[in-house]
Amino acid sequence: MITVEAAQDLLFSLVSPLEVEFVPLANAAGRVLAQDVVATRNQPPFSASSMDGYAMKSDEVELHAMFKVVGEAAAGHAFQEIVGAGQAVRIFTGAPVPEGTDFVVIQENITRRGDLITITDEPGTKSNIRAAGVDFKIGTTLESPRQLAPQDIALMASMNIHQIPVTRKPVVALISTGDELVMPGETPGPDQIIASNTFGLKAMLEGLGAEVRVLPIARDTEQSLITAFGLAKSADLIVTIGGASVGDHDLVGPVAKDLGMEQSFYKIKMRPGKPLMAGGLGDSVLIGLPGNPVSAIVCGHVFLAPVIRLMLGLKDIVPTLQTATLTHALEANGPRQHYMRAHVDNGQMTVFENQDSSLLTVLADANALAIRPASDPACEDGRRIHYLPI
Ligand SMILES: Nc1nc2c(c(=O)[nH]1)N[C@H]1C(S)=C(S)[C@@H](COP(=O)(O)OP(=O)(O)OC[C@H]3O[C@@H](n4cnc5c(N)ncnc54)[C@H](O)[C@@H]3O)O[C@H]1N2
Ligand code: MOO
Repeated sequence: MITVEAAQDLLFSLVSPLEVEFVPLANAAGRVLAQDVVATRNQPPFSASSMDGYAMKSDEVELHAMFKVVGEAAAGHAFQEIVGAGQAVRIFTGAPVPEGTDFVVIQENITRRGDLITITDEPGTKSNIRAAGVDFKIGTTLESPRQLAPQDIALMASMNIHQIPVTRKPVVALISTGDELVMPGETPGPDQIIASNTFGLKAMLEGLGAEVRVLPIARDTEQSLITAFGLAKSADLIVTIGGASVGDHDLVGPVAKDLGMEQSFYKIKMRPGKPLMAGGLGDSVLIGLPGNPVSAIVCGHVFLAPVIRLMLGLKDIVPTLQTATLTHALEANGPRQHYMRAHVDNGQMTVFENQDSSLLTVLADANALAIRPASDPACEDGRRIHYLPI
């Protein structure tokens, strides 16, 4: 058995970032920017007023000074003439600042009679003008790679970039295996259960930016698995769930090998997740997850999520671990690195009593996987423990 880190390295070496495609700006949220985008305009393209008021020359601005209003500048409607001495222009937020002016006195500080205005309150020293290009200039770059947040979309819109280079979405085929499984909504027989982790993994993968195809459940026969692998052929990543262990009905490994899988590893020093398997299968990467629901989802966090990030061309694919203080003692760990379901609140960690890998209720209560190194001795409360937030 190899360590989690060794398994991650072997797995990541099978994966490369996918190719670039262009999508309309309106569909780019959440996608990964694959190439830097560069502004070809300045924002604002002109000096603009940041307030509603009157534009004038700064060296004429003082309490009680009077001006003649010679015109108006509104957003989208510049004042076209040059403003002379003793003159002011009525101006609104977002309007270009007229030539000959460099100061806007807000209207609250002005008294107006007809075309005459007087500064009747202290105007202060702030010009209330946004310089041309203060937000971004021609050449300003939004750097890749980055998962595009709403504010990135707004920035690219402002730059007038409307076709966005993004990494193609990884296509993931999810194959659940087992005669005992039915889909949610179906009526299970007395010896059947509902395929659950399949849908937890689908949610996780879609949240990461993958396109997920849930294939029909493969039954515990070679033929059924061969059919499922056939349906999965065009996927970038094929994920099987279950049938990975050593029982007579655990057929994923042997069938995948018959179909040409070049196995990178099988079995790792991880709890839960021991029977994890990975390899190359045709043009796809195959990851065989253990069937126990918690095992599959924990392996999803530790292996699938980084693989998707790598395919998307992101950096820092393995999340940085955090630390919290244990609120109680813990027994010594066994020979496998243990990802224990735990809850962290305000830096204080409680590790749940029952760590059976079938318990989705316990996993649903957890917001952290406390990581115990292999053969970690018993520890007292107050110890700092690494964890992976989930
Ligand atoms: N003799 C040994 N037995 C087992 C070992 C071992 O080393 N020696 N390892 C155990 C460990 S650890 C794990 S983990 C499991 C993994 O088994 P499989 O990957 O072969 O999974 P299955 O047997 O198919 O299923 C296990 C369990 O999970 C349920 N399951 C499967 N798929 C789903 C699904 N999509 N949704 C919900 N539940 C699912 C299945 O019904 C079983 O209850 O092997 C141990 N055995
Ligand atoms: O490794 Mo199994 O995944 O402990 O339950």
